[in-house]
Amino acid sequence: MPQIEANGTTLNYELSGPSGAPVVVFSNSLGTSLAMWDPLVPHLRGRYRVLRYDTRGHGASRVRDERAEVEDLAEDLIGLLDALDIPRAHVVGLSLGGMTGQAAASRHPDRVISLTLMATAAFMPSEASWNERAETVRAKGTAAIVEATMGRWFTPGFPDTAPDAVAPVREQFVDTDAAGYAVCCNAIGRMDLRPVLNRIIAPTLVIAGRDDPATPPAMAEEICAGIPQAELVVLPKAAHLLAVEQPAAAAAHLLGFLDRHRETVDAATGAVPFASGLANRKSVLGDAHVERSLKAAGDFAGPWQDFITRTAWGEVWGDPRIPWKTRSFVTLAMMVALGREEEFKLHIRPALRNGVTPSELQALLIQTAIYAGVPAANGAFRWAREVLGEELA
Ligand SMILES: O=C(O)CC1=CCC(=O)O1
Repeated sequence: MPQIEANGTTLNYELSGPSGAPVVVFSNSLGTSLAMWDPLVPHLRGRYRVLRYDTRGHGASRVRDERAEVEDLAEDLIGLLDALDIPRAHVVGLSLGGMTGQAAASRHPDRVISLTLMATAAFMPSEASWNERAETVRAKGTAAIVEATMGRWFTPGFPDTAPDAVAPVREQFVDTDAAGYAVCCNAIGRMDLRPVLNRIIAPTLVIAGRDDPATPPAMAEEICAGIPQAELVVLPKAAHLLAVEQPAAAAAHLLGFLDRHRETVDAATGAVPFASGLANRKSVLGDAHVERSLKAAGDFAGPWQDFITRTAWGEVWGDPRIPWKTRSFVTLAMMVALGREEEFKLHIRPALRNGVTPSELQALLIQTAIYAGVPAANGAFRWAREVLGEELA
C-alpha cells in the first residue's frame, strides 16, 4: 500500500473507487488499522471513492514516540487530503477515528462535507486511567490487554458466531506498536472536544452501539447535543466495534446519509483518461490480472486493451450512479445468460470484493434459472464452484 508524507509524518493509505465520485475518508480506532473497515467498505465501492489510512502509530503508518493530541491526528487527516489534492471529503471515524473526525470538522469546517461518528465520544475520562493503560501497554505490549479489549469491542457470543470477523481485528490489535498505542491513549485522556462541538457545521450522523461499554449511547447523545446538525442512530446487537459486528446495518445508515448529502450532480462521466480507467480496473479485477493482460497484449492487442480500459473501466465502471456491488450482480447475470464462462469466472472474486456474499451469489444464480434457463444456471453453479471451491458451503 502507498505511503505519503502528511503533516510531517508518514501515513499508510489506500485510495480506490471511481475518480469522479465524492471521497469518503475513513479513520480507524485505537489498536486497529485501516483493515478494520474491510467488512464495511465494499458497500460503498463504486458509488464513492474510498480513502482509508492508518492513524499515526498504527498499522503501517509511522510510529512517533512523542506527545500528540487528538488535534494533531486531525491535522494528519487534513494533511493527507492536502497531499492527495482532495479539497473536500465526507469524514467517517470510529472511536479514536471519530474523535479525530470531530477535531478535524471543528478546525477545518470548509474541508468536511459530512461527518459520521461511530462509537465515539467528545470527552472520555479519566486521564489517570488512560495513562495507566498506556503504561501497561508500554511495559507488556498490547497482548496483555487483548482479552479485556475484545470483551468491550464485541457483544458476548459474537466471537464464537463470527470467528472470521474477529480474528483479523484481534491480530491487528496485538500487532499494534506499544508506543503508537500508548501515545494515542495519553491523547484520549487529555482530550475534551465538548467546547468545540458547536463549531462543527457539517451535517453529522452519530452511530452508537446499544451494548457498547466503552463509548455507550449516552456519550453519543452528548455529541449530538453539542453539534447543531446531528442525528443519532443506536444500533442493536452492537458493542464498540460496530462497523465489524454490524457492517451491513452501519453501512446502510452511512450510505443513506452520504447519499442525502451528496454534493456533486451525478452524470455519465464521458471521456475518461486511461489512468482513471486503469485504477478502476485494478481496483475491481486486481493488479496482477490487469498487469498480466496489458503485458500480454503486445502491439496488436495493445489498442484494444487501451480501449476497454478507458471505456469499460473508465466510463462505465467509473460512473458512480451504480455501486460496484450492483454492477457485479448485473455483469455476472449477463455472463450466465450469454454462457460466457471465462468472463463469468473472471468476475466472481471481484464480486465478493465488491460486497456480494456467497448467499447472495446463490440467490442470483437461482434467479438466472428463471430468466436465462436451467442449463445456463446449472453451468454457472459449476463455474462458481470451480473458482471458489471450499469457500462455498
Ligand atoms: O479501547 C477501547 O476499548 C475503547 C476505545 C477508546 C478509543 C478507541 O479508539 O477505542
